[in-house]
Amino acid sequence: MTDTVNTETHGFQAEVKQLLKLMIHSLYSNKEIFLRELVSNAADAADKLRFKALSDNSLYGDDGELRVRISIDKTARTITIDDNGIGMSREDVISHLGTIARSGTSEFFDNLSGDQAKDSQLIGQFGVGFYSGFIVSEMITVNTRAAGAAADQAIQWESEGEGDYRLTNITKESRGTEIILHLREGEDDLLEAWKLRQIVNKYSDHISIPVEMWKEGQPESEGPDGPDGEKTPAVPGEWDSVTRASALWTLSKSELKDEEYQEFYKHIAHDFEDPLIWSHNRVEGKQEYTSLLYIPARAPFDMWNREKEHGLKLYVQRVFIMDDAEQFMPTYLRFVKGVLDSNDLPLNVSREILQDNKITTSLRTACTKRVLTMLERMAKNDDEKYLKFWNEFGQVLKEGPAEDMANKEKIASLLRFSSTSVDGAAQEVGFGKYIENMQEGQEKIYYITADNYTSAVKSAYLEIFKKKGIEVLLLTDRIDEWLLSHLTDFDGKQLVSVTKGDLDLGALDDDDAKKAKEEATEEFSSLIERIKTTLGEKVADVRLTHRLTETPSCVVTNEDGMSSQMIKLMESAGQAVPPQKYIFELNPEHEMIKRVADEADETVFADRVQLLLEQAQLTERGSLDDPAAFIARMNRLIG
Ligand SMILES: Nc1ncnc2c1ncn2[C@@H]1O[C@H](COP(=O)(O)OP(=O)(O)OP(=O)(O)O)[C@@H](O)[C@H]1O
Repeated sequence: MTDTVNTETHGFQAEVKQLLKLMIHSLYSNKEIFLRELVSNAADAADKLRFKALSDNSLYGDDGELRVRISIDKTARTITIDDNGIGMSREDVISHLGTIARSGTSEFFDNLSGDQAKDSQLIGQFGVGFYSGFIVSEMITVNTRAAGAAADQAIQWESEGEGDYRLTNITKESRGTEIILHLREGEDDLLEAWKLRQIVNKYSDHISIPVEMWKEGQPESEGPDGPDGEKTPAVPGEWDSVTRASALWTLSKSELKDEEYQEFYKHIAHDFEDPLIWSHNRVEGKQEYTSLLYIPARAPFDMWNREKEHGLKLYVQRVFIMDDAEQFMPTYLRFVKGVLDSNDLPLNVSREILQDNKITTSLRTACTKRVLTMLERMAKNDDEKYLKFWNEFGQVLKEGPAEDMANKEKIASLLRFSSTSVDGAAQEVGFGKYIENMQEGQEKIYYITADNYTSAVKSAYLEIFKKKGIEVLLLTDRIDEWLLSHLTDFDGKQLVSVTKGDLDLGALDDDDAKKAKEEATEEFSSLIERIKTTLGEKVADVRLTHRLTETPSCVVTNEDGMSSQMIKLMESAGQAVPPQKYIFELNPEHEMIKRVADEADETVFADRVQLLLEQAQLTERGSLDDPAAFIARMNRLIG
């Protein structure tokens, strides 16, 4: 069959070489997954053929019963996985079995640590697919013929999984792909049919096409009546399906075990780990569809890429239509994996048709709701699991309120933050819990945004809140400012930054405090005027504050002004930000302020006031416009 004159040798893409080397070492302890991966590819190939045949039925030829067959040759020490799916052309083989055409591949490799346990986890997330065959094989031969191609247009790919692979034009009688694994020394246990059957049952029971193995026939034998009686006729050998061969989502929930859901997830998501949670629903009536939606346990390495392929595997009336149908999931739920099988969409549906389609919109609404409800339930019933989810995907979910106005409140209830009520940086407090813990008379939800947990929790702006025991949420993710520009209240309670505007604690201030404030306003009115004259245009306003207890002064922005955090984010993104004028606030209780008020020498007074302002700016922004002038002033006072 092989025409050696025709053989060409090609080098693997550098990343493939790296992946192969790492994979063989890191995944050996889990070696049997190779069969799941190859059977999974065969099932995908059947799905693709079914889809293509919708518009060209002749592609089936005389072989319309799609299946995958596994056979063993003990003498040759090979396992063969043979499918009659879509097959591959020469170009397909080169691009699929010699390269990794995925965005973020080089970043992925940069992230590997050399630590086997960690790396095997990462490789699992990356997905090894076909290449996992090399865990148990010293050589792999792939013979493949694309659907619609002639027998002599087939191609053979062969490699030892090291530097290169060979391509040869061959003749193949049947359509599809045959993968021959030449087992490594020591892998003989895989040559036992019962062992392979066990692996297939464990991992691939839910595959929609039958997985068949050869069942040996029985020769004619003596019947129950002895040598003179009637003989038991011979039974011919046959291909016997060893799986259920019905797509998992078509079965009813009561028929399915958790393990089956988990294995099916690994098939569709190309993940190695069990999912965190799933939701399986069949809807009948006006709209007819089945959805099976999973939340993975771990974020993929390239989750930050909003352009990354995502979405559900779409089927129409059980026929596979496309992978990554992103129209059914909003971008902020791009981590959700699953299957959607619609009875209402036409079989010839394309991405373009989906784009602008009423059925798509209502399916998207329904699927989004299902995911949010699933998350709500998890948050309510299983704190630990929910926090695991939050740590993996919380930052993506925070994109939600901006993207999905209709579900804003629901999404907001799922958000979790660090808080002054909890020790450490863990993000555990949601708005609901915050409201439960509110003080008598408290009407607002207070938060602070900062670069990191330490600067948030140590911020001077929290002083009065700590004194009064009022909880403040500590928002330290880059996305938080953006989130807050789309989320201004929750459950009728306004979200208020502790660094913005004139702090009005309303009913939380007692009468004594109010009286003290009024007295201070009177007492310090001439100081305020004097400072305003000294600072002039440098500040938007000067006023007294009661948000500080330990610190002499601070700067704040207007209610509707940009926070320093937002300015920093915009600047780091290279955007021009208009110069910001702060409101300068003084703590009338602080000794330093009292001393400044008593300073008669105008030059010393000016230096002190400017220093107080610069200190406050430094705390708020982490930088000063003119550090040299600041140091000169400090030195004048020290000297
Ligand atoms: N049996 C097969 N029949 C037809 N095409 C196949 C077959 N096996 C693999 N391929 C092609 O090779 C590609 C690469 O396969 P591989 O298993 O490495 O990755 P994958 O299935 O795309 O994803 P993952 O790496 O996440 O498993 C597939 O996407 C498919 O196009």
